[in-house]
Amino acid sequence: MKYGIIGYSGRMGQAIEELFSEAGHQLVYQKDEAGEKELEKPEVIIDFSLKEAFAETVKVIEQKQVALVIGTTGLDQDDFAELKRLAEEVPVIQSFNFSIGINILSELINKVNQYVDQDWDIEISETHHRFKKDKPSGTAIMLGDLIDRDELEMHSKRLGSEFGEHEVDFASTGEVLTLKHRAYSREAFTRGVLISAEAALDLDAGFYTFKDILN
Ligand SMILES: NC(=O)C1=CN([C@@H]2O[C@H](COP(=O)(O)OP(=O)(O)OC[C@H]3O[C@@H](n4cnc5c(N)ncnc54)[C@H](O)[C@@H]3O)[C@@H](O)[C@H]2O)C=CC1
Ligand SMILES: O=C(O)C1=N[C@H](C(=O)O)C[C@H](O)C1
Repeated sequence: MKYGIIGYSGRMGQAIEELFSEAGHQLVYQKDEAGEKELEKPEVIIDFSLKEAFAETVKVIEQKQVALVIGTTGLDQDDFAELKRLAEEVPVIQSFNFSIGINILSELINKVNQYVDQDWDIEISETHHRFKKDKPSGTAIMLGDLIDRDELEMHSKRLGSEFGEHEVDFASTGEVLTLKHRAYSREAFTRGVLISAEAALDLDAGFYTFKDILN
């Protein structure tokens, strides 16, 4: 597969290039703050840049008309409307967390919702590396959206080189249930990105989440 990376020089961009190279795929397009370089038209573009780069990503996909796999967080409802507009023309696969484990955890939250009533306390905590620009994480926001509460306590830590830990605590006056996921390598995410990019080649235009690809 001939692919491109927007956010090429970043932590995720570099990790994606490493795994995709091992898988035998060819990097033909790259873009970051320093500029862009294209050897030939990619079949799919992967975006792990920043919220402030999103408008440029939209322009690139509009121009190249290729599939987009996007993991960039900090996106708002207007950004999602743009992704849905792009998805009228090309496949768009979006996830705030491409790890298998978080997708399992989100399924478990759906199960917990059936038993936990308003008498339970629910709090979400996330820990990431000191360089992460957005807070709380996109994953924490996504997990919170799965829980039927108007307001949820969110806690964020920015420590060292933590790759990403998420914990959801459900507590009544008699017990506590903790769901926790910890990434100890960016491979937790890049493997899901690889699955998604390879799947994108066979998809019709449309908007997909990583959960859609896994199912
Ligand atoms: N969905 C998921 O599974 C995961 C999502 N992420 C998200 O991916 C994003 C990137 O994370 P990191 O790689 O750690 O960040 P980073 O700060 O290491 O890299 C950001 C990249 O974006 C580039 N960039 C900035 N402005 C740009 C512009 N205007 N045009 C093109 N490129 C531009 C930078 O040059 C850099 O290459 C963040 O939003 C993070 O939350 C990170 C890990 C997993
Ligand atoms: O910035 C990161 O590193 C990560 N960001 C994503 C998020 O904001 O949820 C996903 C993962 O936790 C790593």
